[in-house]
Amino acid sequence: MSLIVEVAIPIPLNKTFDYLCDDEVLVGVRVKVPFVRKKVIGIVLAIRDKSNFYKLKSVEEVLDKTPILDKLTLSLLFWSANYYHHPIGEVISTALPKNLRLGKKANIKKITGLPNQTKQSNFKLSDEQNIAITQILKSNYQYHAFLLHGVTGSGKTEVYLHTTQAMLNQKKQVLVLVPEIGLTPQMITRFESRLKTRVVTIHSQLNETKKLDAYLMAKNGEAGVVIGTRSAIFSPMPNLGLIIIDEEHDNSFKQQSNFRYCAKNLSFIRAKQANIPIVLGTATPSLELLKNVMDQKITRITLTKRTGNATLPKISLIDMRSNTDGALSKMLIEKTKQYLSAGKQVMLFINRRGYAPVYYCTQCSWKAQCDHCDSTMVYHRHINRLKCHHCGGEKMPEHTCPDCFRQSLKVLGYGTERLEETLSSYFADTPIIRIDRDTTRRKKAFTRHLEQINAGKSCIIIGTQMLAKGHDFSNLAMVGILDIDTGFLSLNFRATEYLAQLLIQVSGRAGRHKEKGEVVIQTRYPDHPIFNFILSSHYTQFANQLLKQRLSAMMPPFSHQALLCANAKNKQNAENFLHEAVVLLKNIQINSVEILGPVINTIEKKSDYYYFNLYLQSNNRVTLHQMLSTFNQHINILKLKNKVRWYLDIDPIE
Ligand SMILES: Nc1ncnc2c1ncn2[C@@H]1O[C@H](COP(=O)(O)OP(=O)(O)OP(=O)(O)O)[C@@H](O)[C@H]1O
Ligand SMILES: [Zn+2]
Repeated sequence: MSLIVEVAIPIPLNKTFDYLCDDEVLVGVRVKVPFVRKKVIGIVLAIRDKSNFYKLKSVEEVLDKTPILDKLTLSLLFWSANYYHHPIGEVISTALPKNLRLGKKANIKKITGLPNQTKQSNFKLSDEQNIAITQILKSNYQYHAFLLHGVTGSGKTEVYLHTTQAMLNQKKQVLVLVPEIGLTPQMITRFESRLKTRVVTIHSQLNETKKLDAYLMAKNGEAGVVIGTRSAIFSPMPNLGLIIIDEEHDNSFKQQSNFRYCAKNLSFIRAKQANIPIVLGTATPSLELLKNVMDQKITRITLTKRTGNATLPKISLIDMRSNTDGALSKMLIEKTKQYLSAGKQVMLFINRRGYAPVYYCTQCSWKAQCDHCDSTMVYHRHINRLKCHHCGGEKMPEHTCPDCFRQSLKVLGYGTERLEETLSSYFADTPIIRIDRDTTRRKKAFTRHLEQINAGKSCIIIGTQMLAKGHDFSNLAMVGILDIDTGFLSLNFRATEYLAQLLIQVSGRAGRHKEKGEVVIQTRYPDHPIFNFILSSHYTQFANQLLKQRLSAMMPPFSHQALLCANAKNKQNAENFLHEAVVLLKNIQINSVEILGPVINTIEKKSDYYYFNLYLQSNNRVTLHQMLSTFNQHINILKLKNKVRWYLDIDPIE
């Protein structure tokens, strides 16, 4: 007799589908099934002998003998679908490597070798490091969350390595999440050189064969350590004993498209489900985590000093209000010269790629704008094109102003490319290593740049966001921070929190080893209160002040938010859809949820679509989610539903 299997299919519908199945089948295996006029690959979620539907179609092929997704991983995926109000089929599809989604065989092509030689560190652990390790291991292999709050260069990685070794001794696996691909090579090298175990990585730049291999080695327990970016949170690891999140404060743990999950939040759920400890490390804890420490949900462990004889760098400001010399003040150029002639490395941080952010007419008010987005176009010199950083659109720069027809077009402002040009005019004989998305597009380019820096020769490094955190360059003596003033103008209520984190992190790259480092920040807002804390490296005091402000305004982390975003080519449709949504939400009658909006997005138009936002906020997470579930069940009554694109973002950060 046929059984009935409930199958999750990767489609954007909150539904699963029943099929008949004649073959032997287990929960968690992949099946090929007919769906509409196609064959699709789905995952079996349940096996029953009855269905509420009749005229069921049959499973065409059972692809696996043993489950691809074990019980614990499935329960994490169910939890995620439920919490993020996202269809389970799409959630599962995010969690699987592409080759498994496509129905390829779940076989390992090439087992990575074990490291042949590991070496121990040549230094003694500090007392603070020892205390941290003991405290984490005292959790006795049960759920316990730790915030490892250590100043930049305090040796947090060493704490990760020792706790990981202790887990490996107990035959447990360890999952390490890092925010960016750029931080994986350094982390892998450190883990592989020290631990006698198979270390695999999972991130988006890996080719599909390697990704599948890593996934399967995690799944069958052959990999002792998995290091990866956010999607690695879903790696099946049967003997998982510890989760480590490095640079916890970083926003890249949140996915900003399709299934908008936050890997950091999910790691708490995963640790609870598996009943294991979780360690979140950073020099600049997020306000969310600090609040949890206050509520005694998380234990804070501190590393207050840099390792060895290193100390925190000296930080000073350069007032740019009277500066007329372009991006670099005389003082910064002078200091750069001094450090270079002493054989040191200097990093100049500027968070904008391209040559110049504005191309404009000096005679009238014309500016080069993207035809499809509400944004100015960035000039890229090496290709002589104007580029939109929102939609990727490109065009040739005009020669005469399209408005006043005069030949008076110029660039304004600085990006990494222009900074490189300016610097090479001052320092013709010094190597300049520019690291931004344009210079690291090719595979391995980033690794090569890092190797060049780590070789230690005197050079200038032009760094963007990609170099802001985590990197440990031993000969880097000075950091100059060029352009952070846009952070003061942002409308996002989290902007000052992010700015403080960025400043401390970037500063933290300087003077990590023998000699004291120096940091110089150029700004037109030298009187801003943030600098009282940054100059003295008092991040926690600043964060506490921000927490007080958030509490009095009842903003996150003291309340919970969800964002309903609608976008459409027809501006009115997008806005009106949200007005319909407000009526539906108000009918649900949950009083403790505040509805704010609809408001147009700060960037009104992207790729020809107009964006509107509706914010839901409540002190009570449960009622907020009840409201969203009910809303989702009735969404079909909204008349404009098929005229707009919309999504829900739970705990939005932008
Ligand atoms: N006990 C120790 N004695 C001497 N050096 C150490 C010790 N522990 C770690 N180190 C070294 O100190 C350097 C900084 O450590 P690490 O990169 O782990 O800092 P971190 O706390 O992660 O900093 P960040 O937050 O900036 O990433 C490394 O080169 C590491 O090898
Ligand atoms: Zn555009």
